[in-house]
Amino acid sequence: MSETQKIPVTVLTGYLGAGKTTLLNRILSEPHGKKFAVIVNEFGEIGIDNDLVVGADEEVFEMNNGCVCCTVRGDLIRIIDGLMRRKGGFDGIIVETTGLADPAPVAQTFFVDEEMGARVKLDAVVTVADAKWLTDRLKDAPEAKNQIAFADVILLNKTDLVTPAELAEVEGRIRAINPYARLHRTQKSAVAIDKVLNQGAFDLDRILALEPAFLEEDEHHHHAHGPDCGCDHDHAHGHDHSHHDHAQHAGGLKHYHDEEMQSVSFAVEQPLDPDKFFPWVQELVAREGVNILRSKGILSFKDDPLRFVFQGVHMILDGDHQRPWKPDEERLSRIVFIGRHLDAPKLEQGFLACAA
Ligand SMILES: Nc1nc2c(ncn2[C@@H]2O[C@H](COP(=O)(O)OP(=O)(O)OP(=O)(O)O)[C@@H](O)[C@H]2O)c(=O)[nH]1
Repeated sequence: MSETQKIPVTVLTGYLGAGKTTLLNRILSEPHGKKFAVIVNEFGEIGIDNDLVVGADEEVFEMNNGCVCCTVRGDLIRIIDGLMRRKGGFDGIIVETTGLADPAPVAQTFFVDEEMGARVKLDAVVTVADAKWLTDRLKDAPEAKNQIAFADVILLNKTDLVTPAELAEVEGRIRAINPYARLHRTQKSAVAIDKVLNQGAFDLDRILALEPAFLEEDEHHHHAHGPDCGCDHDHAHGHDHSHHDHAQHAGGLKHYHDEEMQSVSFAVEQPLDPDKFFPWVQELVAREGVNILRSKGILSFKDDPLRFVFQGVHMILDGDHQRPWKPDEERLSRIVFIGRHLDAPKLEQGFLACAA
């Protein structure tokens, strides 16, 4: 297959809450007449991200949580393999990685795996950066730095939350790590789609300068595994990924470099009382927002026919009605917190107490 016939893959990365899903939704809702397959990689046990993507009923595939080099790469290869067998085809594939992922192993998949490389090509690594929080994350999260370093395109997002001086400062930090990427300042990830897709931008030479062993199997294992990765490394080789059932790494939080980072999630069947939920969650993030990096929920409120989607990044909360609950849909309220030093029982208790 010639290079031009290969299907372009866009890897969408960016730290927790930076605006990846916002960008994805923009891409999917624009009238471009193209057909994309979307692959999302969840962090947290309860599937929420999937539900936040518009058109989630159609072509969204979920990769599981876990060690990137084994589970995720296996999932990715399996999903793309499945996509290729379908009739109709796709104009492009968009892979949204979790905010905690190091993008290198995902990008490597398209070079290291021969079968993949024959049918798809990595078009660009697009990184969404949070203008408000990136500077802090560059200090404490190595993944955040790698996401910037590997980017071909960077959206410096949430410019509304910082002063012009802060914006210049964070842009300077980004440029110090990656002077090459095309950078766009954005609010709500608003950018012309042609600045993000079909960039033909993934620059292998530059990446090899950054990480000389990028194409070597041994190195990528070394690179992708955390020191305590419990994966059976042999499973990552070859194409027999049948062992990679989803249960294997369910909640595989120990695979992330930051041992303290955890995710807790709860679900409740009873409808919630908004007059209990909002004061609770607002007080919670005001108090614990430093430790709670990310919160997300899909909520069913009493006497409310619409699903309510709620999100937070540290102490900044945001929420809106999304769409009517479908008749056959279980009206389950789900919430996820990602962060450090989370008091799971207390969070659960607080959430359950919001029932109407
Ligand atoms: N103020 C402000 N908020 C934004 C902007 N862009 C996105 N947000 C909000 O930031 C929150 C996180 O956005 P998402 O698009 O879900 O972020 P994400 O990167 O997909 O998050 P994860 O999947 O958890 O890693 C949401 O509440 C958005 O509405 C922006 O430019 N300004």
